[in-house]
Amino acid sequence: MLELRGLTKVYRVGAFGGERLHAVRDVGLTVHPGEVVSLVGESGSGKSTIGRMVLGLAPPTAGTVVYAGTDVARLRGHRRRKNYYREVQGVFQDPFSCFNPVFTADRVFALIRAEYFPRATDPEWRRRIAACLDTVRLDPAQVLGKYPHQLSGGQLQRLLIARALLLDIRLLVADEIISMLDASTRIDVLNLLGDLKARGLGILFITHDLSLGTYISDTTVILRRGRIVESGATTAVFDHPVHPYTRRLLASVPRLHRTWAQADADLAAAGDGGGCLGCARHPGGGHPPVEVAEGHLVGCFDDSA
Ligand SMILES: Nc1ncnc2c1ncn2[C@@H]1O[C@H](COP(=O)(O)OP(=O)(O)OP(=O)(O)O)[C@@H](O)[C@H]1O
Repeated sequence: MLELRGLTKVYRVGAFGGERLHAVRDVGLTVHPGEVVSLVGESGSGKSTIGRMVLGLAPPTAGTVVYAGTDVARLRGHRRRKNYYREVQGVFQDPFSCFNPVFTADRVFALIRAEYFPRATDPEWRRRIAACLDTVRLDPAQVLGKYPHQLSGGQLQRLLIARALLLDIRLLVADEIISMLDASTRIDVLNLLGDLKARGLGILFITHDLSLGTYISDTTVILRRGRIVESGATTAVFDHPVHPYTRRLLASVPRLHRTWAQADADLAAAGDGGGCLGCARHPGGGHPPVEVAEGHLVGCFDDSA
């Protein structure tokens, strides 16, 4: 359904844009219907830039975002882009910034109606909204007609997911959508994503939090400095991490009943897991990712460039 091929983004930064920042380098991945792919990496690793390229909000410097066989960068004209957004939507980290405090929060629904369903009758539209609110487990009486400041972050985030669902989307880009929510609300929203996946939605789940990735995803892609260092089935990546960066990330996840001193020891013990398999096979460096088990790919250990 979604395929990223050699996706690369270079930003011009510095005085007069004279410097180049390689935010994303040669990223390839796929998201199938009913699949959750976690894109995991530390701050600045390029996750949101990938999400923005998928949503057509930033043009790739090189490579392609292919959705249902079409290169998204070539979607010219209002109608073709509108059709794309009918099927592909994004929900972002900070729900508060997505609402205009001057209007009631459900205005986000009215905007969708004006753009996509101008001929819907009022009763039809109310039924549609009620169905979407039901899916995200919101009570219409508690959220409709309320201003953003009268709703919690979790309620606002669900309203945004409900807005996306009004469109019968097939792919959701969820960019850190639960990092601003408290622990119990997080689980609710994660479980909601699980329900959507069961209905056949593909989800690109962007997070810096490995534990959230494990909870929900089928496939995990670990990103470092814009490059994929390891990818594969989530169980394979978490149970048998190979790249030293993945091993360190896993060792640094805070766990109940483990103090920072123990975490420090685990970090030291994580080590580098032996030498780089790819360099052993292709001396001279610059090798492509190596398949260490079926579908489990590991990049070069020397990803410092
Ligand atoms: N519009 C932009 N212009 C210039 N540089 C940018 C722009 N957007 C992002 N960057 C830079 O690109 C790199 C990747 O940023 P990006 O936001 O994609 O990372 P991220 O992994 O999503 O980080 P975070 O988890 O903190 O949101 C960073 O170094 C960032 O400063």
